[in-house]
Order: sequence, then structure tokens, then C-alpha cells
Amino acid sequence: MRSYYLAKIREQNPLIHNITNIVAANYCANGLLALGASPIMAVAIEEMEDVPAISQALVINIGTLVGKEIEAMLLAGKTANKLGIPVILDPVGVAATQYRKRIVAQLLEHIQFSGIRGNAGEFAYLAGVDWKVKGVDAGKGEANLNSICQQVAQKYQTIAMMSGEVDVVSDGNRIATLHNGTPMFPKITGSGCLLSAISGAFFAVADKSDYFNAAVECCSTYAIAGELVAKSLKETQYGQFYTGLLDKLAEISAQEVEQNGRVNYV
Ligand SMILES: Nc1ncnc2c1ncn2[C@@H]1O[C@H](COP(=O)(O)OP(=O)(O)OP(=O)(O)O)[C@@H](O)[C@H]1O
Ligand SMILES: Cc1ncsc1CCO
Ligand SMILES: [Mg+2]
Repeated sequence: MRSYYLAKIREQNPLIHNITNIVAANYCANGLLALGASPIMAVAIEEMEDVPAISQALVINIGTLVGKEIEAMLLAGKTANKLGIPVILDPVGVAATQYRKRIVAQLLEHIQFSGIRGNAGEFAYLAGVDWKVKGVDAGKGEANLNSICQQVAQKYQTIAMMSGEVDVVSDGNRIATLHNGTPMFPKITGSGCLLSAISGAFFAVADKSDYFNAAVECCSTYAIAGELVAKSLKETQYGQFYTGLLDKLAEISAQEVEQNGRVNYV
């Protein structure tokens, strides 16, 4: 796999508008800065036309959504669609409650998402496949993960980015499986949320016709960064992993990505 967009992010420093959850907001902002992008976290309905107008991508994450934030998400998403900037959805824990299901249905009905990033439990729900979820975590199921990811891409006309031990990326036609990462990722909270946030940065510097490759590069770069950090840590050093991942996002090189990336096209 070629590393192309990482350098573009560092050159162009795109501003990424995040409407995200209270657990991971700070980590997402720091991760975007480390990578070379700029974050703006904004959720007030009064600024949901102005912020997309100065941003190069919008990331909507429903992790701890309350009350009227849905109106802000809808307005920001529609504004971003009108402006033609990419919009990413992270449907955190969508299968866990009726409320989350309703919210995500509304977002998918009114906003065209350039990318959707979630774990297997979230994607199985979106694809309409039987799965046993556990809150915001991936849970367990028997269905074919490649097919689930492809179905999500087709159903929502989007780039589907499904994370887990193996990440799967699909544009509905092509499917890539990404074999990097570390079991330390699920031991820190917000690692998926940060992946969604940085996918905003990769899409921001890519042409629409190349979002699939930008997504493959994004998910690989992130998983490789974690994998390289984990190599120098003891199995339980989750705190070091949390901060080490930020450091590695800042220093990872195109060469490291290209040397360590394990991508298969199915
Ligand atoms: N068992 C694993 N082994 C290797 N890498 C993993 C494993 N599980 C997740 N990852 C990596 O962790 C990163 C985050 O994906 P994950 O599936 O944990 O997101 P998530 O469930 O949405 O997380 P959160 O909701 O806590 O933000 C991805 O880069 C993925 O490749
Ligand atoms: C733990 C948690 N709960 C709601 S959002 C979130 C962050 C990881 O998805
Ligand atoms: Mg998640």
C-alpha cells in the first residue's frame, strides 16, 4: 500500500469539524493535532452553518448524544453536504438502544455520508445482520465480516470502514482487508472514535473519486501506528499506549506505513 495522503494532511493542515462524544472529544482533538490536522469541536445549533463553512470535513459521532444535539447534527450534515465537504458517521453503540437506532436512522435519511466508520457490532446492525452487541463494544457474531462491510457500503452509498482485529474497507464494489493493529486498542476508550476523526482528515485531502484508497490508507496508518507503539510496551501498559499512540501519529513516516502495511484486496 502506498502512503500518499499522510503527507498531504501534514502539508495542508485541514480543519476537521467534530460533533463527538464527551468521552473521546479531547482525545480526538489531540489525535488530529498529532497527525497534522486541526480540530474544532462544536455542537451548538447556532453555529452549525458557520463551522462547516470554514471546515474541510465533518465527523458526526453519536457516542453520548443528548437531547437537541440531533438537530445540530442534522443541520451541520446538511450544510456540509451543500458545501460539498466530506461527512463521516461513527454510529457508536447503535444497536444497543432504541434511541440510538432512531437517531442513526434519521441521520442516514437526511445526510449523505462519504464514510461510515464503526465496529462489527455497529456494522452488523446497519447491514441488518444478526449479532450480539455489548454496549459500545463490538460483541460477537458468526456472519461474514467482509460481506457485512460491503453491504453497508452498498446500502448507504458510502465508504464503509469496519474496524476490529482485521479492518475491512469497502466502496460497495471493492473490499480491502487490513491486517495490522494490536489487542491494546480495545483496552483504551475512544480509539475507534479517534480513527473516525482522522478519517475526516484523510477524506479532507482526497478527491471524492479516491475516497476508497484514502480510507484504506487511513485505517492502515492508524493500526500500524498502534502496532508499532505496542511493540515497546508491556501487555498492561494501557496508559502508555494511550499517549504513545498520539506520539506515533505525529512521527509515523510514509516509509513506515509502506513497510508495515498488510493489505489484501478480496
Ligand atoms: N483485537 C484487535 N487486534 C488488533 N487491532 C485491533 C483489535 N481490535 C481493534 N483493533 C484496532 O483498533 C482500532 C479501533 O477500532 P475498534 O474496533 O476498537 O473501534 P471501536 O470499537 O469503535 O472503539 P471505541 O468505541 O472504543 O472508540 C482500529 O485501528 C482496529 O484496527
Ligand atoms: C465508552 C463510551 N460510551 C459512550 S461513547 C464511548 C467512547 C467509546 O466509544
Ligand atoms: Mg466505537
